[in-house]
Amino acid sequence: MYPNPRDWNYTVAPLPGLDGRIPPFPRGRLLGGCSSMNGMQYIRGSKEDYDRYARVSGDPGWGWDALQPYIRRNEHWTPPVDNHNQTGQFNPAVHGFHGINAVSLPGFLLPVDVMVQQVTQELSDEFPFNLDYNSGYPLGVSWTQSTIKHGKRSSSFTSYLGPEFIGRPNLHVVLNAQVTRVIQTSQRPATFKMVEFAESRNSARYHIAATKEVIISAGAIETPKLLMNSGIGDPTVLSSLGIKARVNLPDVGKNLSVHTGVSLNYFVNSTDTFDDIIRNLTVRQMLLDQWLATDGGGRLSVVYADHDIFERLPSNSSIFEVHADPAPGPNSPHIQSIASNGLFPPPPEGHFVSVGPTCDPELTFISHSGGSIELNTTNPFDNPLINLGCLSTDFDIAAIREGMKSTLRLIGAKAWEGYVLSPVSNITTATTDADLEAYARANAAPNYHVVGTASMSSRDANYGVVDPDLLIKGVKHLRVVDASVWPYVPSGNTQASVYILAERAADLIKATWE
Ligand SMILES: Cc1cc2nc3c(=O)[nH]c(=O)nc-3n(C[C@H](O)[C@H](O)[C@H](O)COP(=O)(O)OP(=O)(O)OC[C@H]3O[C@@H](n4cnc5c(N)ncnc54)[C@H](O)[C@@H]3O)c2cc1C
Repeated sequence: MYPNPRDWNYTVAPLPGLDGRIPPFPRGRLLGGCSSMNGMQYIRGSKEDYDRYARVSGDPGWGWDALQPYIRRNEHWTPPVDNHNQTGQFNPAVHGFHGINAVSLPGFLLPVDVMVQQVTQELSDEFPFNLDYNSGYPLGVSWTQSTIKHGKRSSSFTSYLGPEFIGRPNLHVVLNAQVTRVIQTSQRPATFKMVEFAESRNSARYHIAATKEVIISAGAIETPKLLMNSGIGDPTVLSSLGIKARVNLPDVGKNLSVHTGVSLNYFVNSTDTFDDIIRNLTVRQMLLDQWLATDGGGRLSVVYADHDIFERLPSNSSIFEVHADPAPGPNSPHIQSIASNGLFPPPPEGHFVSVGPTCDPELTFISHSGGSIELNTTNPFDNPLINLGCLSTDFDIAAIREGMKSTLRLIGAKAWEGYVLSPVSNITTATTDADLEAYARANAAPNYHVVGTASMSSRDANYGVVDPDLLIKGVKHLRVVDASVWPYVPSGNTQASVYILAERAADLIKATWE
């Protein structure tokens, strides 16, 4: 659904790792941000992801166990729209039932679900069933959990700005307003307690002074841009652009990390796929009517797949002879796959299943060569230079190649016989590593899970952008609360981790001022 006025409509820099291609890169420009237009998968990542955040930040409060109250406070486990018996499809012991943000299991069975479940039995060594990937131990095949309430999106807008909150007298939501800078209000200690904003490029600038503090939650692309436009970043770079350097933090905009995914597509012996919904207006209208008549039921109540598959590269993979394992621990995946009940967007004819790995990128904290956000111009209404760095390291390539091989093993299971007819591409188990790599470079795309551009590090570290309280280093009263502060991308889609981050941040902020 892009380009559109509710999207930032970015054009990313050509990606050398993807044969110089420029893939689409949507980002929500509306209340709720990307949570108002994302794929709704609710995946926290592994226990080890958070324990690494605790280690890197020097604050045990960012560890998995310490974060449990915040995880629960965010989550409102909700029955699936078809009200089926959920026993054996999730583990209630690891969920929150009284939080704000709705999470549910799929409420409509897709044809591919039967095959995926059969694979967990037929190839149980490689693809074991895992009752709940949100237990902190995601490896295996689990039913997907989504931020969906009764067939409708639950976003940070519908939840945290829901009817019971939006009317609060101390909350003002200003629409059609873009923050252009945060303004320094005192030199020593450096303090930024004023925000400048405007409706559009040429409209009047407004200023608001904070009595306590300013919190930036502009996301992993716009937060570093905003900081740099405010004079917070690498002084040499800022000066070369004519921006007065006010705070020396060279890591602003560095350390960008994003998952990269590729799909292997197959013609199937069925017309019961998503393909017709996308290309046939009549089918779409019928399903929409059904969705309306059943208050959120039917095929439109689910996302593109009902299972997530998390795997590690085998420990004897040759990549580990030359490369340290970038995962935070032995219980964390390198690869995430889904079996999607159709192709997005589908070719004009045919019905498909699309299975493919997303790989966790290799990351070296702060010095990662992968991605970055840089200023293109000093006009805050211009988009920044977005270097995503997909498939830029040996590990990235090894992971996506092994992920494709795992997909070939999965789709080769007997469970798919009679359903999967033939591959759309010429990728088979006989394909060489070089050809798998070539296919990945020609077809992979970033998966939108961007983090790291205002990374958290320990208080005494001379790198990073925010301290463990999420305050900008060397600055008073300026905080960042969004995906940009995670120093490593979690091993799963990122929205749940941002909710968890924000829940704890709320307590850190209150503790500062109470
Ligand atoms: C297409 C897509 C699919 C995705 N699918 C999934 C998924 O299925 N599951 C999952 O877990 N994650 C998914 N994600 C990722 C997830 O949505 C993000 O990681 C998460 O929303 C990040 O939250 P955030 O608050 O850091 O930033 P954002 O969601 O980007 O929110 C930032 C907000 O700030 C606003 N903003 C930016 N700059 C300014 C400014 N200067 N002034 C005023 N406002 C500003 C933006 O418009 C936006 O509303 C997806 C993302 C995309 C784009």
